[in-house]
Amino acid sequence: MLRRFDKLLKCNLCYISGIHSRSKACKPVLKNCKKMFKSAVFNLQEATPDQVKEFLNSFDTVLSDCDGVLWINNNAIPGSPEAMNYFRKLGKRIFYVTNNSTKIRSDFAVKAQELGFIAEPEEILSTAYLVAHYLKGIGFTKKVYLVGSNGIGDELKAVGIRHFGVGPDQVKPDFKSMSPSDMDPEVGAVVVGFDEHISYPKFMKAASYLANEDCLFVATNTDERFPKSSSIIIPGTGTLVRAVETCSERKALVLGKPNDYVRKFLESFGLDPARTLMIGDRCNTDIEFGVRCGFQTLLVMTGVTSAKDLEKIRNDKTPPLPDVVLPKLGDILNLTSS
Ligand SMILES: O=C(O)COP(=O)(O)O
Ligand SMILES: [Mg+2]
Repeated sequence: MLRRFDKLLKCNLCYISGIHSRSKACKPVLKNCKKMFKSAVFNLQEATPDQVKEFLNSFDTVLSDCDGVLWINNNAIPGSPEAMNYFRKLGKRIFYVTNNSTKIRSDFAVKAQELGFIAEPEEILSTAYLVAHYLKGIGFTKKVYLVGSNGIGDELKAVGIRHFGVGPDQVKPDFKSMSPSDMDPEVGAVVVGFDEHISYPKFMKAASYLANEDCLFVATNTDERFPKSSSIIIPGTGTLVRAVETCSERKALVLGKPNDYVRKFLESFGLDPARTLMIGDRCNTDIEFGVRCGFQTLLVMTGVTSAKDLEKIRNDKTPPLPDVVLPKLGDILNLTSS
C-alpha cells in the first residue's frame, strides 16, 4: 500500500503528466492536489508533521548541491549547516555534489567546516576531482591544456597528470602572431572548467589543440550562471564551455551534473536510488540529475531557480520538476520541531 506521502508525490507526478483528474490514486488526496495546481510541486511547508516525519524516514542518503543550497560565495545560507548536520545526526549518509571546479576536495571540506558543516574530503564530489578521476580511469598519459583553475590543476597533479594553462595567458602584443611553435605537441586533452582568466588567446589555443581529433575535449559543467547575492550576474562555466565548443566545432564530454559520469561514480557507493535524496537549487542540473538517477528530489529557492522559473518549467515541461520544494534548506528544521 502506498504511504500517504508517496501518494502525494504520485499525485504530483500525475498532475505533471496531465492525467491527474483521471487517476484513481489521486482521489484520496485531491485536497492536497489542489494546492499543487497552484505550485506544481509539493511544498514541504504544507505537509503535516506526520508527513514531514515520513519524508525524513524515506531516505538514507543525502546528496546536496553546494553553491546556492549550502552557501553563496563564502557565506553559509542561514540554517543550511544546521539542516545538513541534522540529517547526519539522523544517521543519513551525506555527499556534497558540486559542479564547482575551483577547489580540491580537501579545500572544499575546509570551506564547509569553516561555514559550520560537518564534512570530510571523501564526502565531497566536485568536478575538479571528477576530471582527474576520469582521465586517470582511461589511462591518460599525455599533457592537459587546462582552461581552468588550480582546483582542477591540483587534482590532476595528485593523480600524476601533467597540465598547463592556469592563470593569465602570456598575451603577445598581437594575438594574430600566435604560431604553431606556441603549441605543445604533447597535449592530448583540453579540459575546460571555471577560469576567471579566460581570454582570446586561450580560445585560440584550445581550438587549435582540438583541431586534432585525437585530442580529448572534457568539460566540468555547463551551468549558465552562479547563484547571485546582488544584481551582478556572474557567468558560469557553461559560458566558457560553449565558447570553446563553438570555436573548435566540437562537443565536450561534460562530466558534472546532470550527466552520467556522476551517477557512475556514485554507483561505487552502492546507493539505493529510491532511498536517496538529491537537494539542489537548479532544475536543469541538480533536479534533472536526481530524476535521471531515480532519486527523490528537493528544490530550495536560495540559488538559481526561482518561483517564476518553476512556473515556466511547469508550462514547458522541461527540465523536470522536483518532487518537493522548500524556500530554504534550513526550513526543514522548523517543520520537524513543530
Ligand atoms: O560551480 C557551479 O557552477 C555550480 O556549483 P554547484 O553545483 O555547487 O551549484
Ligand atoms: Mg547550485
